[in-house]
Amino acid sequence: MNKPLSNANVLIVDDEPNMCELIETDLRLRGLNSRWCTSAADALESIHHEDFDVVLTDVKMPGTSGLQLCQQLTESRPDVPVIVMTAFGTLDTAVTAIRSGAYDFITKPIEMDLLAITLDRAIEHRQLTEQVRLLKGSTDESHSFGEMIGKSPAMVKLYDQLHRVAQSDAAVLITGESGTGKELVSRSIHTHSRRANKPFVAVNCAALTETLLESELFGHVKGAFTDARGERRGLFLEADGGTLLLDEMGEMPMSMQVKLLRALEERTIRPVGSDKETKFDVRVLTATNRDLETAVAEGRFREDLYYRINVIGLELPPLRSRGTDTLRIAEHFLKQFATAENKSVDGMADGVAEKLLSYSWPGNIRELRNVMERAVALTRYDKITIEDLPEKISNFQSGTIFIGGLDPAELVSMEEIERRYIAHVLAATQNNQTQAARILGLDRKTIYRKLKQEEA
Ligand SMILES: Nc1ncnc2c1ncn2[C@@H]1O[C@H](COP(=O)(O)OP(=O)(O)OP(=O)(O)O)[C@@H](O)[C@H]1O
Repeated sequence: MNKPLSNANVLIVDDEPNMCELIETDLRLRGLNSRWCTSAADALESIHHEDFDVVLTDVKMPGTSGLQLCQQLTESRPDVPVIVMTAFGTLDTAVTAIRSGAYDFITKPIEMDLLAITLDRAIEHRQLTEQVRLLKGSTDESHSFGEMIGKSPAMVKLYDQLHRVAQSDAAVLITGESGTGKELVSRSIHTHSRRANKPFVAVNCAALTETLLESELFGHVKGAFTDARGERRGLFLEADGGTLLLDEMGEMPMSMQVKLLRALEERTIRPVGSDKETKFDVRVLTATNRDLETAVAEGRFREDLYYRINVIGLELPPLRSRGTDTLRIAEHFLKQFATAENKSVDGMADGVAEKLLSYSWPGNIRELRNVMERAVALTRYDKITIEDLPEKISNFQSGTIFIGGLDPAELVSMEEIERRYIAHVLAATQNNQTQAARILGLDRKTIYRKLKQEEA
């Protein structure tokens, strides 16, 4: 059996659901992910939200035909090859399809091995075109940024913001769950900015006591406190001309917040124990996984400082909302660890991609990195298998929430959907109510109340 490149994502478009299901099942057995829809309009909508490596479409469909879909895609997504399915003997339609920009055609009834070969070629063609584009140095800037991996709509939107942010010198507040890449983003902003050949300095505000943090940031003079045997310049001056990342900003004590605000407003620092002010030229980036707006509302974070550091706000999406980026990043770590461990592991066995895509990744990319490191170390084969994944992932219940079929008797109320979704999020977060509350946009009390109602 010919096996197309694994982990590729295929969109099947046919007005007959049975046909879609048949193809989907066959492709799954060959290690390909696919989704299907029954109209061109739905296909265009899906492509807008998710990255597909190839589209396989029927020609004859009510509404917009497969040929029209092909024309529209050639214009809006020339990078995605389209294969059309035509009825046997209608070669003229096939020719029209190719003229409309289709990559290839296949006749119905479909011979699955032939379809696999055709898909394989289309996917390879796409990859080669992409490589040529990269080699020519003509990468579309808005589709990448520094070392960050990902092509999902959420990431493309972020890259676009990052390109603009890097050009400016404004303060940036980067928010996002733990492990979503806040530090990586900060470094990338620095290396794409006019400050790139000056230092990038990062400090974890949560790791130091208040006194230490002050002297770490602003420096101290000799004898300023018991342990201050020598003089210290402090990170603001060490980063001079460059970029300073204040990480875990949400943990900064109130009294330190006052001192930082003053420094940022006056662009000067005063080392501990000194009465002399020194000017600095630093771009300040801050990062936090806390909700600073709530902290301001609750009086735990100064409002004036919040506005000072949040001139531009960047929110990093959690991994679970990045679709098949999870697989791209997993493949990247897989290669990296295989090289480091000197093991000839070069991909994932059947079923692994599905598991990675259905897990909720509360620890985001850092967790994915650890999972891939462990899997590469454990595997006894040349591909990672489901057994090499931690149990919480291999046993994870996929995220489908049943909302009933088309029989009105089966349909449920909004309240019931809400209840099912809360239960799902709690299961996905291993009952971590704080995290569940953040995902649901509800406070913990409300979740508790809703669960109580459910029990009543
Ligand atoms: N888009 C990405 N592509 C590839 N690797 C990534 C991406 N985003 C993050 N990483 C990697 O994931 C790991 C965690 O990222 P990072 O430390 O930047 O997260 P963070 O949001 O700062 O975490 P925390 O809130 O816990 O400090 C790092 O190894 C980083 O290089």
